[in-house]
Amino acid sequence: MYDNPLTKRTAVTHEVKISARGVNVFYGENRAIKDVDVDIEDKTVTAFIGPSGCGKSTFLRCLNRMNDTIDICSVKGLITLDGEDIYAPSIDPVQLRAKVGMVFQKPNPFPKSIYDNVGYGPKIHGMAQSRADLDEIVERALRRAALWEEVKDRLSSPGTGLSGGQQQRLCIARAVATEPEVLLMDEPCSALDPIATAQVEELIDELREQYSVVIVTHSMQQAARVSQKTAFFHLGHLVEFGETGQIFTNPHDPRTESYITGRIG
Ligand SMILES: Nc1ncnc2c1ncn2[C@@H]1O[C@H](COP(=O)(O)OP(=O)(O)OP(=O)(O)O)[C@@H](O)[C@H]1O
Repeated sequence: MYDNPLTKRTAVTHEVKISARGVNVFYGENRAIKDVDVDIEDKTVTAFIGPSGCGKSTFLRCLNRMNDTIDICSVKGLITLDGEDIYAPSIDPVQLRAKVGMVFQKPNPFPKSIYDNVGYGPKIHGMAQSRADLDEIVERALRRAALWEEVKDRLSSPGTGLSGGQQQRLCIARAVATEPEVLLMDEPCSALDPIATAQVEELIDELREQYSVVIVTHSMQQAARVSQKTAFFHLGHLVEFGETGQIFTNPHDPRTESYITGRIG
């Protein structure tokens, strides 16, 4: 149905990075996520797909406690990062979010220079002892986000002056600058044109060499192109999770099949 040469090339099992067991998420009385169990692997791109409102973003936000910022939202169950409960009282959500970085749908650079957009996180997390250290961190992050060559001569210009695709790569540079272990991406290409989308997708494929990447996408073609594992959500349930190639060519659940063939969604 969807051809994915990446999947065929890399059907390899990596260590589990994030594990969820019996996760339920409530907005007030409304249960948006229902008894989700999943293991997300290191050095793998995992795509979350499913119809609008099925809970993809809600579940993604559980993985770095972003739902803590929504008053009516409560998360039940167990989520671990490298075996450690991320909701334990000893965990500082700010430190957690440096380890589990996030890139949003709409590029959201700070109203600061390109340099400061990337350098701010490492600075507040005490990762640089000197300006030279920070320069190095900023350059490395911009290179990793495939943006360095385009911005190296204008690091003091505002980040908001870049094109949409460049802004999104700047946000990726900002997220990788704090040396995260996991990168969460909530529809990172939905505001981008096809060329910028292709650049970001290529970047996602490179990032997986180092990180565990989880991407929410509305585009099944994108999921097939960039991911090795796919999770299909429907009405708050994780209906099916497996190798991307299997999900798209041989889904086991009729609801998955209906979705990928366009009958629901
Ligand atoms: N801040 C919120 N307050 C109350 N309910 C919410 C909130 N955010 C999401 N919901 C509800 O939770 C359910 C899941 O929404 P969520 O945004 O996670 O789905 P989604 O699959 O990411 O959707 P989409 O693809 O449209 O972005 C929906 O019923 C939605 O209305």
